[in-house]
Amino acid sequence: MSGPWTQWDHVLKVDPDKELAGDDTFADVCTSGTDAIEIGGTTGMTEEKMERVVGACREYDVPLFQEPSNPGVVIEDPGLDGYLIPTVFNAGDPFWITGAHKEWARIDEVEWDRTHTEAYIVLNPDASVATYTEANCDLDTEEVAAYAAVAERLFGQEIVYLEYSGMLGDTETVAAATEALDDSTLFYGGGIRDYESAKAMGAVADVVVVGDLVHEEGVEAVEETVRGAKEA
Ligand SMILES: CC(C)=CCC/C(C)=C/CC/C(C)=C/CC/C(C)=C/COP(=O)(O)OP(=O)(O)O
Ligand SMILES: O=P(O)(O)OC[C@@H](O)CO
Ligand SMILES: [Mg+2]
Repeated sequence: MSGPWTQWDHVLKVDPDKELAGDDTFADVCTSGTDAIEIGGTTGMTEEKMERVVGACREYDVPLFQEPSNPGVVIEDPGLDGYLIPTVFNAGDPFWITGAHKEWARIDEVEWDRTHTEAYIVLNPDASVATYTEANCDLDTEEVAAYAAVAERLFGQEIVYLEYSGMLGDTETVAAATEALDDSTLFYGGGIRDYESAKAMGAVADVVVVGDLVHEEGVEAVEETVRGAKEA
């Protein structure tokens, strides 16, 4: 279970449905110092929008992973380093646990060698990913840690992803999930806006994921979060 993410501290998630901020370019995004770029979002995804971001980033050294939110937007592009495929462990609708995956294997020739697993635990009930998947976000720290252990031990998930998209999460919960894991890598995402929040979450998670900040504030703000995650 070892992938390049075991060496990462910081991931930038670029949403193909959102614009870059100010005068930022994809060159700025790719040279921000982040360890990898994940391309994905919940709503408004199309193959064309995915292609646009991969096309703009492929000439840079930063690893590029697609994170599809449904089977219809997976693109085949040699510029990609691989696919990170979510499974939402606390989804209310089993489509987001195995149904979408079954459909994907049915309609596509999946490149299994380049496909990796991400066990999502969605914790902000107001995020679109929570409504989309009908997630049960009413979980205490022990339950989140138990989901993390199950994801690693019973389901062999390479990455466990605590998804607080849009809000800053609880550091004790994140720490408990990290402690529940031996081999899997704990990603934390949600509400990281500056050096301090990146450092605080970087201290309890293996990898911090920064999303909306790049679209709302821009690459300079993201660079502060890279510094925070690296110094944690
Ligand atoms: C099997 C395949 C190929 C796909 C299915 C994959 C699954 C289960 C997707 C479920 C939804 C999910 C976990 C999407 C990942 C991307 C994500 C969480 C983006 C951030 O979401 P928000 O911040 O809530 O959304 P917006 O920023 O788009 O509003
Ligand atoms: O947009 P933010 O709140 O930074 O969240 C990052 C990421 O976890 C979203 O999938
Ligand atoms: Mg978002």
